[in-house]
Amino acid sequence: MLDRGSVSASHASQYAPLMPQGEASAPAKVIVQIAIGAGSAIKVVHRVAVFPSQAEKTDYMSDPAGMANERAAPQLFVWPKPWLQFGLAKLKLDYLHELEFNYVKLEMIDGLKKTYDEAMRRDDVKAIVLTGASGKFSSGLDITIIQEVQKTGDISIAPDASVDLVINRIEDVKKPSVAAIQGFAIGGGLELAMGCSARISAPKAQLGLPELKLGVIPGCGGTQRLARLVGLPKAIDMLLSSNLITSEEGKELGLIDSVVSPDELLTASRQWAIDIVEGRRSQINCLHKSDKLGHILLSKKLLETAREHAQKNFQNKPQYQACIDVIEEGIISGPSSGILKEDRVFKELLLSKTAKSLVHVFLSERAALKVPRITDSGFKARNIDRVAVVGGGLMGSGIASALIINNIHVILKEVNSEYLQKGVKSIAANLQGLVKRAEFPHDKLENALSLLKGALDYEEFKTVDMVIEAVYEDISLKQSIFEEIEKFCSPDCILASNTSTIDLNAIGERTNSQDRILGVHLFSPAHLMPLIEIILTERTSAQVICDVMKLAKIIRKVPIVVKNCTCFAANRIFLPYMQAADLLANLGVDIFRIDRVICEFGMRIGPFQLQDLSGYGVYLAGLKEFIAAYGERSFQSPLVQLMVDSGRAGKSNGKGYYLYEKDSWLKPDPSVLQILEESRKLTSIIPDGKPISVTDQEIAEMIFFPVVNEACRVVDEGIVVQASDIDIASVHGMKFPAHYGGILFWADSIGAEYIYSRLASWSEAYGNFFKPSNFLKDRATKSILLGESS
Ligand SMILES: C[C@H](O)CC(=O)SCCNC(=O)CCNC(=O)[C@H](O)C(C)(C)COP(=O)(O)OP(=O)(O)OC[C@H]1O[C@@H](n2cnc3c(N)ncnc32)[C@H](O)[C@@H]1OP(=O)(O)O
Repeated sequence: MLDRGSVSASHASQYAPLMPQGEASAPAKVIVQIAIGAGSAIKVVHRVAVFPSQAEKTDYMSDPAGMANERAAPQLFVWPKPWLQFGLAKLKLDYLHELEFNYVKLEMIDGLKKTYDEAMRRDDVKAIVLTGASGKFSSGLDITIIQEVQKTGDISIAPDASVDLVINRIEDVKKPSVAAIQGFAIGGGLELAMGCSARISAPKAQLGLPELKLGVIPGCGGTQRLARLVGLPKAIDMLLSSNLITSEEGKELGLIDSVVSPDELLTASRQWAIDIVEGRRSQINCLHKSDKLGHILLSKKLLETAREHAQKNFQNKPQYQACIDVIEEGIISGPSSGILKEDRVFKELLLSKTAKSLVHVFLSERAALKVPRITDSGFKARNIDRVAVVGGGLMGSGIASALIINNIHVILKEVNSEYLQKGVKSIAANLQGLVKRAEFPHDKLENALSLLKGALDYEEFKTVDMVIEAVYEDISLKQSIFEEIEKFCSPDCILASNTSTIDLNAIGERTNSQDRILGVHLFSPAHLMPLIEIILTERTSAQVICDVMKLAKIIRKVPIVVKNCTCFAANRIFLPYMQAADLLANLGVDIFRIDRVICEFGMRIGPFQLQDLSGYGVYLAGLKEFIAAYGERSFQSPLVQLMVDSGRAGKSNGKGYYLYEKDSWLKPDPSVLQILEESRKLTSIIPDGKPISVTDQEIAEMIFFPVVNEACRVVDEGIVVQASDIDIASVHGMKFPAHYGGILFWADSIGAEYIYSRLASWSEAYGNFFKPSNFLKDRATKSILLGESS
């Protein structure tokens, strides 16, 4: 039922005045719960309450005690008369109060539909206020429902809310709804709110439609309504970036009608609803608005530009072009057409490979936060407000930057004032870079830098909650630093190393602080890369792990908890990736072709360009540790060392595999071919002296299947808590394309049997580097997914 008759102020005048003037006392609050099921299986879908009077100010959204009482209230399908005399119903988006983020479960959609039907039937309800619970409006459709659709392939599980609920029950009816927003209105949550006649919000609520990040598009009218409220350019920006905005920005843009204090939220929303009913304000049907859309030719131009941008920046992500097409449909053929197309495309995309992968990444990131016997053991994470960073080089300055932009005080320790100044300069440059890219507000720059303090000794370490050592990978240097800081720091100060490869037991060997020593492995550049590996030894205390997980959240990083071993999880899979590229180069494959194939696969840059950017020293240091621990399955290439010996350092000295000329495109350096030939001579692995002949697909497989193989070993050895953690490590640590869902998720889409058979045949031809692990063999033989828990 898409036909609608818009309800305007003229309709509203037919309602009788709702608010008795000078009401003496408010009747007691009565909550009505709508439930499904029977007996102990009853699930509260949501509760409905009506308001006693305009003067009643209790906001039980932010009143947990009130909520506790509500839960004890009898479940009655009664709409109490004394309240209804004011003609308002309040519908609460609260599916089981325990769910903090009020994501929308299927039962809740059904419950909302039924309650709306009842509200429409009742003469004593004239308007509805839609609220969230416990300070949150809604973070959209429950993403596990999307996963369920993807696992079963049963699209009928997907909710039918766009027309059935938002249009037919909320927007296109005579009784207006007003959304009272607090905390979040994201995805389907914001779409529900946009179906309402008005949106009143508490300050600093976060609003947005990040569905594209999940591989789908908004499915409840978001592609149509957002542009009609905020204008097309901003809507395109919000949708394609998936960025959230605040309610204050929303007010500026026209998405939010009023921002009021949390205390006033319900009263103001209720008053807004009454004003509509009594004709003092218009009932707005957002789908009918076109004043913000501008001329159709301009819209077409904007959409064309967006299309070009998407083509360039979001390859292999069909949701971006699809979203632009759906917006365009609404603008050219009208919103009803747009809504129908959106519904169709949303459901098609739900089953796409990209959506399956991105949903897997979202849920895996959350799963990684749950560590058995640590996060569930009742420890209350302590605050980490002051951190000392030892070493102001590339890693140390990146880590310090990540901390100060998130309001954490940092003491940066260096060995002399020259190095210290260099470190401070790098930090300032990091922050300037963030400001330039609009990733950090300019007006907060000064404050962030004021949180940084330099030091040349350990004197001030006694005031810090945590130390992060970030010096170069030299075990005896690290051991002496830990020995030293133990003397200065308070006994409960956390002592962390940012080592990327070295055994943590060895680092802490000369201390008596093993229970508070752990690894905090960030990736370069640390203020930009999202992954943190939190590495525990057998003796690291659960309390310390909980504290650092809390810190990770505060500095907006994605943590995975891993067990101590050489190279941990992320570098265990990264180094075979680099070695595989070296191996192919030594087998005669053109290195620039390898880089091109890997970029076409979806990596941002190829392995040789990456070596140039990160510097050969970092790669060589990691390789040394890896080879020492896992030599039997390593490939030792002389190529990088030969590059160093020839005076090359990569981008930093302008001499690498590529030429780094000012104002010029990146060009391969032909003189590298000589060095390559020398390397090939030294390794002498080219069969019959003839470079191997491989297709592009084989190049990608020969580089990524060894990564899968090592990921299998990491899972098998219990280094990660669950297999999906290695997917997160690959996506956020080595930038494996998120649209493949991570290395093991991708491997499962290809099949363990195939990967095993390819590795087995390459290992016969080219040696142990490709030898399939027992875990891979076992899973391939038994046809068990690599990502499945054992
Ligand atoms: C039809 C529609 O167009 C389709 C949709 O609505 S698709 C959904 C669109 N919504 C989203 O993408 C929002 C997803 N959620 C988020 O981005 C973030 O959770 C948030 C910004 C709301 C809060 O972030 P943060 O404070 O860091 O908390 P975070 O750890 O992420 O989430 C807390 C819990 O809520 C869960 N959660 C939040 N939103 C969820 C959702 N929409 N579905 C399922 N779970 C959700 C998280 O999985 C996590 O669960 P856990 O504690 O069991 O691990």
